[in-house]
Amino acid sequence: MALTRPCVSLLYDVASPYSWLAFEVCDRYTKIWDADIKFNPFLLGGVMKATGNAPPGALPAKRVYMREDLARCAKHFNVPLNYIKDGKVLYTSLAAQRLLTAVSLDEPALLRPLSRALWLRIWSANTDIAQQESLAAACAAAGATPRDAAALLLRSTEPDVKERLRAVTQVAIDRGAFGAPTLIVTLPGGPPEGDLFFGCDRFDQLAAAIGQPWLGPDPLSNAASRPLSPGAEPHERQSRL
Ligand SMILES: N[C@@H](CCC(=O)N[C@@H](CS)C(=O)NCC(=O)O)C(=O)O
Repeated sequence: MALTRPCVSLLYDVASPYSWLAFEVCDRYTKIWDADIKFNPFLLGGVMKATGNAPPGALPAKRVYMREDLARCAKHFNVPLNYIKDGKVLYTSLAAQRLLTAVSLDEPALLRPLSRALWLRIWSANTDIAQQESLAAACAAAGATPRDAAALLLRSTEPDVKERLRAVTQVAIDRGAFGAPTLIVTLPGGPPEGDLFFGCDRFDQLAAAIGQPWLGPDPLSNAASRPLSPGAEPHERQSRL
């Protein structure tokens, strides 16, 4: 179907703190931009493997820089991000990304609150997101009943959910993704492959590309008066990139 307005597709993984920053910006700008903003969980590990890339933390100098950079970014973006201190926290996000994929298919209104709840666990409270109990706790924080959480966790292990996550990741790789966050911008009448942006630090250029205003990373809030909680308004089902 032909686009009637710009589309911004955010591809993210909750293992990635920079994805969290991009996610919050996209969430905030859904109320500002005349554009469709789509939230698509993908698997950063799969992207890294396919492209031969490695997480920035794998290089000691980058790891040191990242710690400083993320502390600055947390303030700049008004997101309560804390660098992971506890070596026991697992970065493995496969189960979490499968759960988010199941949610994107079956309970799309829960996608944003659950994504945020997972980031709050791993990148703010520095707690696990790999174990089933951790995922159930994130579902509860996002507002799911224990029964719904159990059903979604079960659903996340089904073949079509695994395949959907694999397929979304492959589309991103084919388009040129090498890390997260990846944003793909498509315009009415523009090429179907769109423009690819990497990182949470290109929103000024992205906004220019879609002809919409860039008002900084947190345009709506008085930073001091709005603590971040997982909740977000329901939104439309998202079925494609
Ligand atoms: N400058 C980017 C950095 C984003 C970044 O380092 N993302 C990591 C995952 S958290 C990644 O995928 N890096 C791949 C790379 O730098 O090649 C930003 O501010 O968002």
